[in-house]
Amino acid sequence: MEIQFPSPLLSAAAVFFSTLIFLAIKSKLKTRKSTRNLPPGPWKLPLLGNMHNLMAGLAPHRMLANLSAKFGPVMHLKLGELSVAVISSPEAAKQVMKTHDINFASRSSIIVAEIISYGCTSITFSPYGDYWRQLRKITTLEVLSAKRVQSFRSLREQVFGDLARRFAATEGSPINFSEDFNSATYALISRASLGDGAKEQEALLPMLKELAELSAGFDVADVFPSIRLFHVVSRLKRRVMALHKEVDRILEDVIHQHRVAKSGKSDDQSKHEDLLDVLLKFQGDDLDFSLTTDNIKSVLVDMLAGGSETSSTTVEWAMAEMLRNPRILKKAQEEVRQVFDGIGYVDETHIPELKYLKLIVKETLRMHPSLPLLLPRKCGETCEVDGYEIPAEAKVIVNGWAINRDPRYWKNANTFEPERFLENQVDFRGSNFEYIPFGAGRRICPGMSFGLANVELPLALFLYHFDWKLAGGMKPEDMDMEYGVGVSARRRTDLSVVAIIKRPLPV
Ligand code: HEM
Repeated sequence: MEIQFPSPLLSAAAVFFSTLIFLAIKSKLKTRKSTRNLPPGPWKLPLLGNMHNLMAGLAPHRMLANLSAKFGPVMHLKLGELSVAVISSPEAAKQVMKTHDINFASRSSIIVAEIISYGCTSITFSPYGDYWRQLRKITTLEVLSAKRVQSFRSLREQVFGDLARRFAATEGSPINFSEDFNSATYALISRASLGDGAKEQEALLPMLKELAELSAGFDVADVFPSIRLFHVVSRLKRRVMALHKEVDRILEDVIHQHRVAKSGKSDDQSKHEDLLDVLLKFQGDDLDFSLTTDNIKSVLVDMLAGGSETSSTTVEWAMAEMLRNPRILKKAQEEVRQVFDGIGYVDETHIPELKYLKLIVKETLRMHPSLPLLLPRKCGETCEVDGYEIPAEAKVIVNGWAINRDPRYWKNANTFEPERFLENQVDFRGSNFEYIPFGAGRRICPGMSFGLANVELPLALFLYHFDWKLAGGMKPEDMDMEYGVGVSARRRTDLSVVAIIKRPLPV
């Protein structure tokens, strides 16, 4: 969550320029005694506010958790001109995402998000209202429904099966598990969303990755929205616009190919219906709610960006935690092998029998939620949380990572213990506010079932066919279990492992 200044010279100019403005308005403000009951927070520098507090080089959720430990579960920060409320307890999260859900149901946007979501028209970034409700309805009932998730079963088995075969082919040699698994998950989401035909799909991956990295920070124009100069000179904005242009060109091309295919032969029953096919059905003058082509592209970006990294980070952390805890790895392998030894391969229909694996996934999502700060909300009207005033328009960050480790709710909160969920029946569907890996309330993740399917199947496959070791003779206790500095929970160091075949893979 670093602030991106256009250049060192401009950053100096920015401070100087801003100081002048500050001095000009200071005397005016001095006379107006504040009666606001803002949440506590660290001391704020003139103009920059708390920007210096977020430059410690740690993952943002860690920096915010450290600050909240000092200032409380409802904390106020100022980033330039932006007011930010940080929520770090289940009780306060419940007030934001249940009691006052509608008031916090819009997203707080940043420049990058505005550009890549076609002016905030995606499911993720569109403001709460009629348009979002209609889009969300289509998503829940059609695009990401249980039936649709199920329809991608053979695609999932093919993509992750191919990856397992690649691991088998390099048996005994080090594998960059993080990179390989991330690419496979992206391939799955991309084929599910855009179909198999699009030649340029692969080119999207590095661009989406770069966009995700760029959206990890605030541009200086985001924190000083009133200073137009920053919007004009922003290097970040220029780079995002260039990437977006290229992503847009590829998506236009894929949409064109789909339209041509549809008009040429609609009776090809063998063709797998992808998410773009589904979305195109919601275009037409005779419909009550019709999607424009830009709306469709924005939803496709939602799927590609929101569906890949989230699931792949979860699998990466689950593997890392199991490798660090050989007892858990062994127990999980015994269960998977007991269930599948009868048929000799992993078949998705038997995944519900993997009770222990499901506990591992739950515990991974508790300790390493892929979006540790969920997706920031915006406060509609001034509102009270925990007795403090949250100003209208404030950005509201719910620190799900800190909440999922709240020691008042979780014994040995920082230890990976899947068995804790045998006694503790809390689930992640949004009604237990001490456990919110998918968020809660109206904006809860609509891709939960799809995400879980994309996590459980590959884990079962990997545990069934292989034994695993850390590469380079590394000992479990020496593993780096720290996060990178982005907004997702990616590992700081890629997971490097060695696979040893224990059950042959079907050809
Ligand atoms: C393990 C997998 C996943 C995790 C942990 C996860 C987590 C989240 C979280 C925390 C949010 C924000 C919720 C809130 O603000 O309360 C979210 C929103 C969202 N997720 Fe997921 N997600 C996952 C998989 C997916 C998949 C597979 C897709 C689609 C292919 C997806 C699409 C979305 C969308 C579109 C939103 C925005 C919803 C809205 O604003 O109305 N997610 N997700």
